[in-house]
Amino acid sequence: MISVRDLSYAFKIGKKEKENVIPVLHHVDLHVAEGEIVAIIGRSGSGKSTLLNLISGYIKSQTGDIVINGKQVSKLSESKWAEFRLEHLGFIFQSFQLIPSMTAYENVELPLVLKGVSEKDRKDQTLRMLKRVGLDQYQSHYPGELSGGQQQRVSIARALILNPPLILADEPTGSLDSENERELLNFIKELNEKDGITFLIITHDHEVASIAHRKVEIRDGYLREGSMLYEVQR
Ligand SMILES: Nc1ncnc2c1ncn2[C@@H]1O[C@H](COP(=O)(O)OP(=O)(O)OP(=O)(O)O)[C@@H](O)[C@H]1O
Repeated sequence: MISVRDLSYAFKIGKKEKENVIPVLHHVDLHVAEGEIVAIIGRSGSGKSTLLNLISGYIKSQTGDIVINGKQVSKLSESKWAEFRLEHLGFIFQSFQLIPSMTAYENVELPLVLKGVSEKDRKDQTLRMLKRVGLDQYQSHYPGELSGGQQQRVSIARALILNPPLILADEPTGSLDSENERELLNFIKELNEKDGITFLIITHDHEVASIAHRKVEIRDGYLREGSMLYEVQR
């Protein structure tokens, strides 16, 4: 499902002549099989979000390969990446990333609009999805009129609306209380077990990591799984 090979990344900051290079990831290899839930753990600043941003194409590395669903994505242009994301990836963020000026309905409908789905089909699918996440009564509410748990459910509905086989989540329970967290984790497990959706989840939280089939840790820019260090000796 995801195959990352020999991926390194460094941020460059400052002006060209005085450029500072901050190495963040070193020769990362990560393989996520279809149907897995994999948690990425690691201290603050260890490079977890950077890895997810590379896998989602929001930042690009000059080195290494990323293959998702059999497609070599590392060298895609911006517009091809946008198409690829729409088709293959769903995203869930700690801060929900909903559009505040759009209702719950419009937020969930948006990917269908971007994909050019007809209005009638959009309506059927959006209402079905809002029902699935238990928010059919709240379709006209704006994000600011919903609780954190409800906002996260809208964002999940939006992530699921195009049936992506893979969901990337960055601290998905970070803004939720323990009851909403439990609910979300049960939903993730259900989506994984019943619908076969693969999840790659960044987390600090033991509860979240506990639903993962596998945990990988980023430490000092290297990816470790269990006690094994994936650093290639060069
Ligand atoms: N746009 C940027 N420009 C320069 N340096 C950056 C940038 N984004 C992140 N970094 C640096 O890269 C390193 C890794 O950051 P990253 O956000 O990937 O860590 P993280 O493990 O996700 O942290 P957290 O758990 O706190 O979210 C940090 O040292 C950070 O300061």
